[in-house]
Formats: sequence, C-alpha cells, structure tokens
Amino acid sequence: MKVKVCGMKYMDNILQVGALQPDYMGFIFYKNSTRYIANELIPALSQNINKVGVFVDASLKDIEIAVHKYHLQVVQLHGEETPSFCKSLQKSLNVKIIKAFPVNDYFDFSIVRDFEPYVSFFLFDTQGKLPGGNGYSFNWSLLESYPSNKPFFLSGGISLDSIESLKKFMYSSAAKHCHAIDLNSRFEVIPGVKDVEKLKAFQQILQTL
Ligand SMILES: O=C(O)c1ccccc1NCC(=O)[C@H](O)[C@H](O)COP(=O)(O)O
Repeated sequence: MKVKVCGMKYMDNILQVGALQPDYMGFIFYKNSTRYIANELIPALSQNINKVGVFVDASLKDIEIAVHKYHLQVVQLHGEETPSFCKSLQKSLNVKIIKAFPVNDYFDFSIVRDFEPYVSFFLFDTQGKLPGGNGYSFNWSLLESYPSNKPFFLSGGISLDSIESLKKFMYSSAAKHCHAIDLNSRFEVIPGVKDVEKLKAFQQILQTL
C-alpha cells in the first residue's frame, strides 16, 4: 500500500519527511488553508516521491503556473471541478490527475463514472466544514459499493489510532482498488508541520499489515 503525506509547507520538515520516502507528498495551493504553501520553496526530492499539488477550484492557468514552477507530477482537484475541466487539464498538462470527493453517509459513488476517462486516481475524503484537512474519517465500508476499477486514495482523519480499522478495511473487498493511504492533520505538530516520528511509526506498522 502506498502512502501520501499531504499538507507539507516548510523546507526543513519537507526534507525530514522526504527522508522517509513517502510515495507522494502533497502541497496545498489553496489560499484559505492553514497549510497554504504560499511562496515557500519546495526542495529537490528523491525521484521516487511524487509531488502533488492540491487545488480547490483553481483556474487552468493557475494550475499550469504551479505545475511548472514546482515541477509537480500530480494534480489533486479538491473542489467542484467537472469532468470537462479534468479533460482540459489532461489535454494541456503532462501530469497525473487525482479527483477528490467529499464523502458523507449518503454519497453516491456513481458520480465517479463521468470522471473515469480523464483522471488517474480518485481520492475519497470526509465531507466537513473545510474543503480538506478536516481530520475526521468517513465510514469506509461505504466503499463496498465503489463502482469503478480506478485506483483510489483513502483519506480523511487517518491517524496512528486508525491502524486496527485500517487492517480490517484492507482485508475487506472495499479495499480492492485502494492504491494509497493519505495522511495529514492527524500527524501534525502544528498545521503544515508533520511529526516525523509518528509518520515513521505509521510506515513501519503499515508494512506489517
Ligand atoms: O489540508 C488542507 O488544508 C486542505 C485544504 C483544502 C483542500 C484540501 C486540503 N487537503 C487535502 C488532502 O489531501 C488531505 O490530506 C485530506 O483532506 C485529509 O486530511 P485529514 O482529514 O486532515 O487527514
């Protein structure tokens, strides 16, 4: 199972977390987030770490500028972006696209169908007050009705306390297309700064599952 560490902001912490070699590292390009990368620098990272830019209803132009400036390999769309927006993005930029969806108990997974041709992954996050980084998990068994073969990221409030539930999930049919686990606020010292020891502990446990 792959790991994405999201909401990275500061150079030193990016380098510390980079040393753990997560598969993906996420950077927030949404001004209202406490994790907004603003004009912070992103240091050179190992080629094995995919840099993900997270956007909320940004324009194609702004995404393009960020992709080129920060050499992003992946773009995560975390707002109300449409299939046709994903199609345009796919045509104009050589990046992988993750379309994120906020999940509540009534979420209708059939919505993913229209996006399938234009994205590489889906990401399922918990619906909350904020577009992302709410720190709460949704009911993962809802993914039993996931109608697609497209790999997805499991996201929302995952912490070291989630290990038992994760184990159960990973052995269930709901996890069949789960590509990666997304970690964010539950591994933070303050917004944008990750606790490296906690991340290390999570990685080690994940390897044993
Ligand atoms: O993290 C943010 O501040 C954020 C703000 C706006 C849009 C997306 C954002 N995060 C995207 C992510 O992929 C997070 O990892 C995801 O929402 C889960 O966060 P958490 O519930 O804190 O684990």
